[in-house]
Amino acid sequence: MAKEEIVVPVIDLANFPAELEKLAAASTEVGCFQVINHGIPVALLSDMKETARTLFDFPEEVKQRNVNLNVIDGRYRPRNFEPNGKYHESFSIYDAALPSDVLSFCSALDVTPQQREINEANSKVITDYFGKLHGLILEMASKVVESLGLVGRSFEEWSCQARVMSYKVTSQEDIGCIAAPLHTDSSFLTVLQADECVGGLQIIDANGNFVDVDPLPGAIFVNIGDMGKVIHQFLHISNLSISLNYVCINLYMVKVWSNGRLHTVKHRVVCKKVTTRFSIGLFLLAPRDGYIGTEPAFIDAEHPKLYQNFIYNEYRKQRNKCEYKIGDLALRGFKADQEAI
Ligand SMILES: O=C(O)CCC(=O)C(=O)O
Ligand SMILES: [Fe+2]
Repeated sequence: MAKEEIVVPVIDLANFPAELEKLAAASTEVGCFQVINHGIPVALLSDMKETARTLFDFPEEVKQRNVNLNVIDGRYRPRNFEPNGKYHESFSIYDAALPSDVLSFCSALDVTPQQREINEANSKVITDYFGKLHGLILEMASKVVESLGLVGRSFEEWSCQARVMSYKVTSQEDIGCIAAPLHTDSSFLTVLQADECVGGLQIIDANGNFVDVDPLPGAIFVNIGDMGKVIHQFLHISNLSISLNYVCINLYMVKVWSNGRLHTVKHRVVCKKVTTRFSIGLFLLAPRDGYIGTEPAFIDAEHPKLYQNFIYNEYRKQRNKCEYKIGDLALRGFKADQEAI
């Protein structure tokens, strides 16, 4: 397939280990893929989308009570929170891998008795949904790593951030405007229920062109973030089985182009329709102790360690100071050659 025709690969979770090779190619060349047969019931996906709608309809007073400037554990971000955030409003749960944190997010939204009934229904959906999404993100992270030759790696002890997002477009003049600027995710891996009715998510392909992600009904979008790059970057090619020849060739190319980097996809959201678009994401961030280090299996004489070990929250703080939330820029300050000797 010619590079211009590259679309977001589709990975069938019911077809493993046969899909491992395709998954490796998706993770190293494109940096994202859509997952089908992921086991999250279609009814739960649509209930969560409905729940998202009701969350954004909550009284302003409840939303304001949950604003917190901290980028990770702030529960609510109003529109215009960030310079390019005219359309964008979000709720966030940290640490969404912990059922207790999901419950405390739900109870923080509790208000009047009328609202309470809605909130009880919402709480059930949110708890079920993020419970299932967490299972999926753990499975996908292990499979991505396995597709690169490292078997049996668990991400159970890693923290996660959930984000429920709304992009409100009210005028025809806004069509084509940027709703979320170009960025990479700071996570290791992100799973996202994009809005299949509205569209608007775009990735940058290998040629630097924007490509629309057309979500398949019921599929979940997965993309590799900055932490994935740090950890996967030092892939030891000899760990790959012979059957991954195709991947080896492409990894070699990746190595030549970008000094060994695997692919962290740059993406953005554009306004496509005069309506409100909802998306729901879960971000697998870092081990709960916060330390990010290169996987020892991925370091050898030919692939020296390129980044320092660092604390994820420190990285996140530095990244937020950057004008553009792009890992290549933010990670510059964390190169191994700057490590104290
Ligand atoms: O809303 C979307 O489809 C994408 C959101 C996104 O890229 C993010 O939250 O990092
Ligand atoms: Fe993103």
